[in-house]
Amino acid sequence: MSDKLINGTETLRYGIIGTGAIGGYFGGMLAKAGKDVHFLFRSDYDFVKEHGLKVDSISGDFCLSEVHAYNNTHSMSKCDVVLVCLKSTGNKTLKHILPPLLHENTVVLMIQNGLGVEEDLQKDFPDLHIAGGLAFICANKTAPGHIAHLDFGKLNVGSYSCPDDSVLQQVCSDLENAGVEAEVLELKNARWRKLVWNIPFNGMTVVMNTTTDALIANADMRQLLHRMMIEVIEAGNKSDLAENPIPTEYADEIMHMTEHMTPYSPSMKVDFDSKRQMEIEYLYTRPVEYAASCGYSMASVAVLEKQLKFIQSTI
Ligand SMILES: NC(=O)C1=CN([C@@H]2O[C@H](COP(=O)(O)OP(=O)(O)OC[C@H]3O[C@@H](n4cnc5c(N)ncnc54)[C@H](OP(=O)(O)O)[C@@H]3O)[C@@H](O)[C@H]2O)C=CC1
Ligand SMILES: CC(C)(CO)C(=O)C(=O)O
Repeated sequence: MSDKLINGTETLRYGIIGTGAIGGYFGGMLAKAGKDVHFLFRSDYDFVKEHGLKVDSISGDFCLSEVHAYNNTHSMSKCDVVLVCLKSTGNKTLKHILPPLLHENTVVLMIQNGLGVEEDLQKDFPDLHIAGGLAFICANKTAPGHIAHLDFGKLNVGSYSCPDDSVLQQVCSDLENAGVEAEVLELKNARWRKLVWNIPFNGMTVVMNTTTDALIANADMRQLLHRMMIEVIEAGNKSDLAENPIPTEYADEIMHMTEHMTPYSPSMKVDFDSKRQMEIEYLYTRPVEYAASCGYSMASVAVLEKQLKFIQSTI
């Protein structure tokens, strides 16, 4: 693989596009472990240049005082692996952000929740090697250059249009060496499984204006959350996962995991509280539309989608 890499060694050069909760944590862990990591910042650029990047983590706090920080990709070098860690509401900007970072074999890893982000990026970059990443983590950006890692921390990755898994295997090995659990999985299955958590909890914490622990403690809410989980599982199985279906018991597993998780405001609730755009398109609209095109109606999820769209129109 070395001849494909930027610097002709087995060392991957990483570009982090969007250094918030996800980019700051996973990029920060890689940089702390001595990997070659280059971070794109927006509002935090000046602060991080002066003060560095701080991560308060359940597995140990750290501060990176020397960060390869940039405020535009034209000043960055080409990268072997680009971790896209923007909110998917900003994906239209990738058309302009990515080109300076790309060489022939660059892998762009979309670490975002939802369905369809790789498909849309491929339309703008037909020859690009694209992969997806699903982050099982509770993290927030709490202040400029300051990330709080509250729970979990695994990254699942899977190929969308990479010629093989070799670069993804090396990414996982770099992450594991950096203290992050990581695994290469089949992407469609991993994306639908992640939606089993995100669809009920992201939207319901916004609509009910609450946190995960309060929802799960209420019998009516719990029943509704469970119904949506089953709907997501059935939608995935009907549309994409016939050969490797998600068992319905996965809903109980996810409910159990959430019971033992720190009380949490998902990133969509944080966006709502901060009056920012919510990731409704890829988290709700695409799965509902896609399932419908395969003959399955996500009836209760479609109601939640409409509620979220209404709420978005009022903020
Ligand atoms: N937070 C979490 O625990 C989890 C998040 N996810 C998913 O991961 C993805 C990323 O979420 P998260 O990290 O929470 O989001 P954040 O909002 O914390 O981070 C996104 C970052 O991207 C930056 N950004 C946006 N546009 C640009 C731009 N044009 N140029 C440079 N930087 C830019 C923002 O800058 P600025 O700081 O200036 O706003 C921000 O720092 C989402 O799809 C989310 O659903 C998945 C699992 C868990
Ligand atoms: C399910 C959870 C909270 C932790 O795995 C998460 O990954 C998310 O907020 O998207």
